[in-house]
Amino acid sequence: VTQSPVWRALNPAQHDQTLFEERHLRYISPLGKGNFGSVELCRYDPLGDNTGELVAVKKLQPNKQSTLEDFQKEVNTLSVLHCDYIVKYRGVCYSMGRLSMSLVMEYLPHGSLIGYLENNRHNVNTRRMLLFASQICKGMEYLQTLRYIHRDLAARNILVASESLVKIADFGLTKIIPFDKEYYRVTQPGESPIFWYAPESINDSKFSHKSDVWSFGIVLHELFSYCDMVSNPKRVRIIVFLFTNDLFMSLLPSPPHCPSKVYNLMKQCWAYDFDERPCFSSLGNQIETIMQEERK
Ligand SMILES: N#CCCn1cc(-c2nc(Nc3ccc(C4CCNCC4)cc3)nc3c2CCN3)cn1
Repeated sequence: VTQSPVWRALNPAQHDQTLFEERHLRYISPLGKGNFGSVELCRYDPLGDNTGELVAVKKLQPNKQSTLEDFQKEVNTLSVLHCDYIVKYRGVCYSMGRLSMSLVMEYLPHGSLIGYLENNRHNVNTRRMLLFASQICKGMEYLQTLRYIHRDLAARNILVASESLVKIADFGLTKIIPFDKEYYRVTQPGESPIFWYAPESINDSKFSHKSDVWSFGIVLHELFSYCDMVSNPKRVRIIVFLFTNDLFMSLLPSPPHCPSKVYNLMKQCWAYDFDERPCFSSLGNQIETIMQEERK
């Protein structure tokens, strides 16, 4: 009887594990802000005895930039991604009362890479950073096989699942590259800070896998500088000023104690001509090689 149509109609949530009933979603605390919405920690507790699981719930905040359609695209994107290095989709929660919907995702206990690096400087060494970098690379390689471009790759959008696992999150700006082109031209440039944008993205609103590679280079720099650069915005603003005024800035200096082979990777990612930038699989291989050497 539990599989009968009547039963399923009466108990949609239990059977369809991707449909979360709002009345069982217990708010706990705020987790952060992403593109198009804020993220909250909730417990999905249908039994009402606090045995339910913790989930991260992204509530859509329709504003001038984002519409329900954008949000639906983000939900559709995340729901088809199955990769160890990409945050897991769990489902959606419709609240009819407010005619809105929320995206339910796995909760990653350690938060974003930025906070994690600031709070765990002492036990994040070069090998750990290289491990995180190779995981982000693998996640981006997976995205590329599905012709997705992330468009907002930054340490703030990398989440820490454990001390040896990070995952890519926030697919609010993700686009699919059309089959007949190698890039995606954005009509209305988003709000994302341009510091992570490649030159062609700033100048022509052109995004591609190679513009994600440029952003990956910035993430490498954030990783190896424990996100220090981000936390002193004055320096970031000066760098952005230099760059946007076409005084092609001397690339970001190497972070202190950063292995020269890693800094060379960053510089490859920051080739002005996107055709000269390495692809994620090449970056992944180079990182693996450096990791081997670090083990000796
Ligand atoms: N990406 C992106 C940008 C939007 N965004 C996504 C999340 C998110 N956070 C977590 N977990 C999480 C977050 C913060 C903390 C602490 C850190 C110390 N201070 C107090 C809070 C702890 C654990 N798990 C998630 C998500 C999405 C899917 N699963 C947060 N912001």
